[in-house]
Amino acid sequence: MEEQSAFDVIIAGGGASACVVGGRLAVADPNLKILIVEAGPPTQEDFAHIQPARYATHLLPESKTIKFLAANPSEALGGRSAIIPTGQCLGGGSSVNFAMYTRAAASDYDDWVTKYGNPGWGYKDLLPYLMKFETYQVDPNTETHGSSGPLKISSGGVYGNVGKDFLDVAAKYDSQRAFTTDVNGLVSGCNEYGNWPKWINKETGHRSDAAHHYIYPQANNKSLVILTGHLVKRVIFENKRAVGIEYVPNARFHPDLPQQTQIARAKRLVIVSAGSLGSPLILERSGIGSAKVLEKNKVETVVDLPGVGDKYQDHQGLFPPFFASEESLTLDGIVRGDQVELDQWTPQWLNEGTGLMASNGIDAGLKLRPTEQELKEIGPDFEARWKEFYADAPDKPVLWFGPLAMFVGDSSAVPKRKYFTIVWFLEHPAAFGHIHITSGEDVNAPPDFQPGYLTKPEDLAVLKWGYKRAREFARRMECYRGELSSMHPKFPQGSEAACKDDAVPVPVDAPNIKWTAEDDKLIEDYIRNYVTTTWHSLGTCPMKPRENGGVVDTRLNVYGVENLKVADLSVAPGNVAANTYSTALAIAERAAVIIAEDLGIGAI
Ligand SMILES: Cc1cc2nc3c(=O)[nH]c(=O)nc-3n(C[C@H](O)[C@H](O)[C@H](O)COP(=O)(O)OP(=O)(O)OC[C@H]3O[C@@H](n4cnc5c(N)ncnc54)[C@H](O)[C@@H]3O)c2cc1C
Repeated sequence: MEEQSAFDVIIAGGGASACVVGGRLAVADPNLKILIVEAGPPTQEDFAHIQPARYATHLLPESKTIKFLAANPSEALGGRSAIIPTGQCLGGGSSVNFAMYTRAAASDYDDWVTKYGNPGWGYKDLLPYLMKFETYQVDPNTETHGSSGPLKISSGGVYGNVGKDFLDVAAKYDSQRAFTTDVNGLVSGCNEYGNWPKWINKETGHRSDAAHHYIYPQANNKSLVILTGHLVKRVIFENKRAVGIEYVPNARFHPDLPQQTQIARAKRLVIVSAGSLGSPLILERSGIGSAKVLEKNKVETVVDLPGVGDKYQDHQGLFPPFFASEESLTLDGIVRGDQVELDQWTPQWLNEGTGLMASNGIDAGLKLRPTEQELKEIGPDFEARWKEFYADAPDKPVLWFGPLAMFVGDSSAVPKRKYFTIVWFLEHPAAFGHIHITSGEDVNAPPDFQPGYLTKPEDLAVLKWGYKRAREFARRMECYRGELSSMHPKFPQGSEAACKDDAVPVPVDAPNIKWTAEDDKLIEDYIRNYVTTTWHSLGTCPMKPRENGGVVDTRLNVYGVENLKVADLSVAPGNVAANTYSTALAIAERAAVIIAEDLGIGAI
């Protein structure tokens, strides 16, 4: 094994959280020798990362910036294996994500204290960190938003007609719900429609990712070493004290390098920050996890911590495609790489930072909480869950619901047209899954991974209701031109629900579709076939008391060893009603402060 000279701090993984932690520590103490080891490639000034509208290109089958994780086949999905893509590049999810700026319900963080036993991690404790990383350009004078952080949040470079059409329908078709100017007020905004903000700088039109705003600006700091294209195999211990890592070249990026294990030593701290799908696997290969899992994979137990990889959660949802009118402003051409569209939008983005290239096509939406009548429509399968979890938490939505101006998926497989979708995803699914190693040695061995989708009837009941609502919204929108029926339930001709490949909008006050029992069954089959991740994996190394399945304590120390912390979204002990980037950042900002205190570094 080849051994590198010692660092003070080693960070295993170079995603959203790792960039924040590494970047903040490097600024606070430029002499601190820090190594970040990231599995994927660098991203600096690459249009695929900095131009927001290109985000969907990362999800295409040939992508080199995403790792596609195949889950175990699941009966609840009709035998299908869900595929969960996760960012694999410097910046991680922050450099490939959909750039939707969404914040949790305040009560989600309060649950971290009251339900999961983590004093100091409630909403009021986290608010300063949620404000620290952001400059909220949408409205610089709002109480719960930040005004001087490195990551800029705006409405993007253009406001598209798909979002406008959606809100026009909402105002008339769903007039019982209000509109708000801040859909993400933390303590406000639930169940109210509004424009959706984006992780985009309105001055430059650039994506607000963690790599470009915490790491690349420090290119001159020679104490901050970034190693991309390498996989961390395990943490090394001496007498239960973390003293370094073993890592190997990632053959995906370095096919010619020998797969020789190398060692880097850390004098003061090892931080695992490989995300919810990476961190538990590194811990298990290091001998930290359920003794049963470790034994099965011939890994010597360092600490028996059954909580590692055990409470996987995500937000799962649907993205059914609708045809959009030719005048619609959609991202389809950019994602397909149509030269005419690229020539149309790139100069404007370069010169002014505006236009469609500075957009994610998600201009509107709401965090939806059903009314009494809608609860009846969702049906009895959801009753107990509503009473137990939602009824007394008025800031908790059940679904995110809104439009997206493009086809989501492999666009080469569908007719070359303009599309939009109505997206809905579960904010607090009842089901849990798991992720564990299948080899103690092979870093590339596919994990034993089960996301748990639809294993609870209450989750299916809400998603079914979401489909009906999506159809009712879509067919009233001015941009609507029919359904891409091959990717909808197979309703029989003659059913009111039958899809139309060529259609025009119905009046907003048209009667709702009368769904038959057969339609319901077909929607259920469809959801089992099509339900998908919304890329929000969390909770696989939860911060909780050890006796309750915890992996880290409230200072992010891994139980049972010294000098080892986990700092990423995997420590979230409970789900959040939001796309997860802001929660990952808040955890990372807090982690940086905790680590600086531990290391005796001054203000951070
Ligand atoms: C396609 C997609 C779309 C998304 N859209 C949104 C959105 O619109 N809004 C939003 O708020 N959130 C969104 N998210 C979620 C958000 O980006 C994540 O929640 C966030 O990035 C999580 O941060 P993290 O630091 O925990 O993990 P990540 O950012 O995933 O970083 C983990 C890093 O660790 C690396 N790694 C893993 N294993 C190893 C190993 N063994 N050795 C070395 N490196 C390793 C990975 O390559 C990765 O770079 C999206 C995510 C994806 C993938």
